[in-house]
Amino acid sequence: MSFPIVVLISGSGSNLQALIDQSLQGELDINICAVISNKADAYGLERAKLAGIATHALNHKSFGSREEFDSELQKTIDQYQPKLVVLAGFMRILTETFTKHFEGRMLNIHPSLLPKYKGLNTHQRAIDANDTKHGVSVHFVSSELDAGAIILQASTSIEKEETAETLAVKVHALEYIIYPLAVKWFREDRLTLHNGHVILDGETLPESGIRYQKVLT
Ligand SMILES: Nc1nc2c(c(=O)[nH]1)N[C@@H](CN(C=O)c1ccc(C(=O)N[C@@H](CCC(=O)O)C(=O)O)cc1)CN2
Ligand SMILES: NCC(=O)N[C@@H]1O[C@H](COP(=O)([O-])[O-])[C@@H](O)[C@H]1O
Repeated sequence: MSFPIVVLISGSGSNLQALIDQSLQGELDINICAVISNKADAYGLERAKLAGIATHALNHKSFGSREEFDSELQKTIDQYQPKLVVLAGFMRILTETFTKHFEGRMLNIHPSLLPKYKGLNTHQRAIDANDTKHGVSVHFVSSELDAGAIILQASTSIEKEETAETLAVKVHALEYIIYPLAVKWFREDRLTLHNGHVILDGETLPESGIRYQKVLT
């Protein structure tokens, strides 16, 4: 049975590409119906076109307010009737009306070990704080920014000579593993959001979700 998803992007779309690749390789039984970007020049739109996926560019600057943009974005998404909306480097804060509409069926990937470093520029902030560990979180999207229930986290070290660029490469490598894994769990109906808590295989996860280890499949 088809499992329609819509992916929202703003930039390169390497996480989108990871989902496309796993779908094409038969490792992820999803149907990416559309890719929507708030930036017309997002390279992720080219990735989608190459994969034969419908694309939409909705320039947020063309709308009078965040609410008007979100309303158009919601209409665009709803035409595909997705079972899941995946934010993959989507760089707009979404309104409460929008997040409530997709509550429990919208995921985000955030480049930090939440609740540390919500918002932007997470790699540099972790380096500037002299952290020795950093990572990535996959979470359900809530109206409060980067505060939705956490599903999966994966971590990496911050070395002495680390830069935001070298750290981003390490974090990306983890993203391409855990995001498709979370989408796979949702597709297999193993993952749900209940009263603000993540339920996986009937068990309530801890606040920090599951820490990804190599053994998880
Ligand atoms: N209501 C929510 N909206 C969004 C969430 C969320 O959890 N709740 N996740 C973000 C993704 N994100 C971090 O993971 C994030 C995206 C964008 C921003 C931000 O400050 N955006 C600015 C514009 C920044 C820019 O254009 O470079 C803005 O929207 O004014 C912070 C965090 C997606 N939305
Ligand atoms: N706050 C959201 C955020 O910063 N998300 C981050 O944007 C990058 C998108 O890369 P991609 O476009 O190559 O997938 C990813 O590293 C993702 O964690």
